[in-house]
Amino acid sequence: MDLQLKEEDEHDLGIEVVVQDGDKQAPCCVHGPTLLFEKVCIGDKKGRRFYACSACRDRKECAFFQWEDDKVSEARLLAREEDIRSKMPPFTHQEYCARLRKFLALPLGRRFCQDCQLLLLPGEWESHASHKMSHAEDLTEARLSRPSLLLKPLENKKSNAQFLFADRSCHFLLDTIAQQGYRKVLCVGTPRLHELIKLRNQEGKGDPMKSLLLDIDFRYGQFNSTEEFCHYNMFNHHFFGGEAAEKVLLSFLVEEDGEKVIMITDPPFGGLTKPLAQSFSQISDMWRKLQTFADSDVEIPMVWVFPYFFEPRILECFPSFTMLDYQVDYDNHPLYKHGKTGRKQSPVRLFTNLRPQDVVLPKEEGYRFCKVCVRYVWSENRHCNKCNLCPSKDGRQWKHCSECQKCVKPSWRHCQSCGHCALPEHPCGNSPGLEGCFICGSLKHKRKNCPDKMKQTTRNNRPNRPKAQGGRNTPKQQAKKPKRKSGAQRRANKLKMAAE
Ligand SMILES: C[S@@+](CC[C@H](N)C(=O)[O-])C[C@H]1O[C@@H](n2cnc3c(N)ncnc32)[C@H](O)[C@@H]1O
Ligand SMILES: [Zn+2]
Ligand SMILES: [Zn+2]
Ligand SMILES: [Zn+2]
Ligand SMILES: [Zn+2]
Ligand SMILES: [Zn+2]
Ligand SMILES: [Zn+2]
Repeated sequence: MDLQLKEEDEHDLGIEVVVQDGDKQAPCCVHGPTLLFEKVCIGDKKGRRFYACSACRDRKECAFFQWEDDKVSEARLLAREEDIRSKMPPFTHQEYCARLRKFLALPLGRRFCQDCQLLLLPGEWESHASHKMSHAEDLTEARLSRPSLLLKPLENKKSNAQFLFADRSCHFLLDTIAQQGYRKVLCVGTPRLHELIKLRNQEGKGDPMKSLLLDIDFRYGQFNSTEEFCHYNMFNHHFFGGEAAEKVLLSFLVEEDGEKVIMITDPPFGGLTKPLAQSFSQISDMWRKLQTFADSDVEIPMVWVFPYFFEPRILECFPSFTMLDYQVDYDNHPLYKHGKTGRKQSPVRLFTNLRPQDVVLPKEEGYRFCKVCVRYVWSENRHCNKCNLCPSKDGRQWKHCSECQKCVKPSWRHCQSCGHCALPEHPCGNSPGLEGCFICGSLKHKRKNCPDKMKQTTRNNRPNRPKAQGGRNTPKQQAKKPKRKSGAQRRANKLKMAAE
């Protein structure tokens, strides 16, 4: 089974994020302004709304919760502020930079505490004596220029599985950007690409490039100057360093002497597409305002790395984007790394507003140019003369169904009673099942086809989520979840479908 993450996850969850109109101030957690969510209830047109953390999918990581209509007491506000203060990183970015200078000047004995993920100064050795330590031989200049190899990838599955690019995907991205003449790379959640750019400069390969990393992982502040890194939350466009940090981004976005800017982002896959797109649009607006001749709808050149089944969601937010066939490989992903035994197909793709024909996908990895589609495609993605396109999304060879008049996944069969193609063992007859519609309760249709859903235009649908990364629940004590199939039952169904 190579594709474990499934698009069938759509409509699975009862919580949706509400795109805020106007500038109503959301309360803040330690991760900046929270997002407004709505619990969808059966038979209930308007579910109750609540604020929860923008960055953390798991309440164990950030427990912030507030009903929209809650009156919050002064005492609770103070306690909240205190909580935020107590969870701040141990050092400011400036302090980290001063520490790094001292660290590099140490005559003898460099130490890095693996438990605290901190470069230590001699006066601190004693208080970390019982911790696991890396010593001088592991902390050479070369090693320190690859912090993504030194730091332990964050592994909290739900919000921040920190999957790092495999070398060949990272080099492919960098070569593509360089070849297209970009000289400034805004790395949003791509620490490994950022460090590769810095290395390339150090080695004097090609024209120098600038890179600015925006990431929520503050540990990277230890290895980067204030011009190279901002502590940033991409789900609410929040700069933890305040206005000064925002100015760093602003001045980075200025294109002087023909230094073209491009933004590359690889958000956590459990992330909500709409808030991400909102933040990226804000970055794009900042960039556009700095352009002297730009018209009002020109966007910052961007590559958004995300699984293929998010395509409809991303295109909804960025209609000018194209999904490319390139399969992104990761070093530390258990399923999608390129192993010795051959490549497991990765579901992760590039979504971009660059011209698809300009992104040359490597022939030696099995990509070819389709003259009709005017883009590079995966070898198994055969051009269909009836659809007049290369139809495959998941890397398998799709086949044309003359009744549906489109290409479908190889495992699907045309079902006469449903009137369209589906898996052979699909629940037949388009029956809404015993539970009926999740929005209005009707037994005549599923939530997907609910007429009420169409009316709710301000509401963002929950994006498809990889099952392993789960979903957000309202706190058990505070909100009763609508009755659904058991998690185990749903997971079993999905895994079954994923295997097809
Ligand atoms: C899937 S990893 C991508 C790493 C990338 N493939 C690389 O090798 O450079 C997601 C990255 O986004 C960062 N991240 C996670 N949540 C974030 C948030 N709310 N705001 C900003 N960055 C975030 C993580 O720290 C991590 O670096
Ligand atoms: Zn939070
Ligand atoms: Zn320690
Ligand atoms: Zn084609
Ligand atoms: Zn076709
Ligand atoms: Zn069919
Ligand atoms: Zn059927």
